[in-house]
Amino acid sequence: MAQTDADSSVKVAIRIRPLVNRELARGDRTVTTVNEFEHQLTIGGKATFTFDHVFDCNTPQSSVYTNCVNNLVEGIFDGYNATVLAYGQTGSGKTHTMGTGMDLTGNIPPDDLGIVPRAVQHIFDGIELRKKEAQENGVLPPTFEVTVTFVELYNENIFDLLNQGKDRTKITMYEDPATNEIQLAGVKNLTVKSPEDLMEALRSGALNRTVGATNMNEQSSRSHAIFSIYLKQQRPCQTLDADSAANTTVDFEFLTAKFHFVDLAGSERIAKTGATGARAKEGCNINMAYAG
Ligand SMILES: Nc1ncnc2c1ncn2[C@@H]1O[C@H](COP(=O)(O)OP(=O)(O)OP(=O)(O)O)[C@@H](O)[C@H]1O
Repeated sequence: MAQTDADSSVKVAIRIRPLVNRELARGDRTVTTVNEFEHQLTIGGKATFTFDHVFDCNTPQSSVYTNCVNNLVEGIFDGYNATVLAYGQTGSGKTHTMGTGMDLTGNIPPDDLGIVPRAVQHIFDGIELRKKEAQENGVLPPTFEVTVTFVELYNENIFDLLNQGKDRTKITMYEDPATNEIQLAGVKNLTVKSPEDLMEALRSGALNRTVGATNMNEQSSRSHAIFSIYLKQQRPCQTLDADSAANTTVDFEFLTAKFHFVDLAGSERIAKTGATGARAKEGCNINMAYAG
């Protein structure tokens, strides 16, 4: 558990989830105490750790979003990339917090929406806001293109969750020598026009994820899932002409930014989950990805 650094571009938030029914039935009890003001978590009344944010089991989904993700989404409109990843053992609440565990109907009460659905709405609200502001100021509106990819890393293979034919599409990863960027060859890059389109991509991809039951979670994600939203923006910017300060030229600037949402599979010890056979092999590969 790392100490926090105010200037670091990596922020660590810890969230304690409430006990679930089977834990209550077993007589388990919460042994952590949270000091939200000091951003500290104490375990068993002894060891205390400090993080950038600490949320107790009563913290609503909206507070997690406002404190940890809101500014990152605002940043993509200025071309800053961001990644939010959920890390923890199986059943600790990663999928709940990320909001990527879509049920078949997708009917989730608004208060229960996790980070990804909130970010999706925020991005499209942000696009509308910027267009409206331009209109009100009588300037050319910016234009936007939103695309999405959704892949899972399962047993050391990458699969495209948005492109599921009869055989699951396997993706290869390489580093583009021209840009030094990591590329996924053959991945489906879906253009989306509305929050509904983007949520549909999340929903259909989430349903294709590899899940299995372990002792610690009935619906355990056995893969690392990476949902990526790409925002391309063309916005007018006025530059002063060199010869006359009174004259301005309207130019355009292009900004691109990507936002990765990563729902990691549980980082648990195999013995604790009761995993055998395929589940145990998954566990080895899941943990290898953490180490890699
Ligand atoms: N903050 C929370 N408030 C209420 N319930 C929660 C919260 N966090 C998690 N839960 C519940 O705890 C259970 C396990 O959570 P979840 O499936 O999100 O865990 P996970 O870390 O994604 O597990 P895995 O790695 O096995 O996929 C679920 O029933 C979920 O609804």
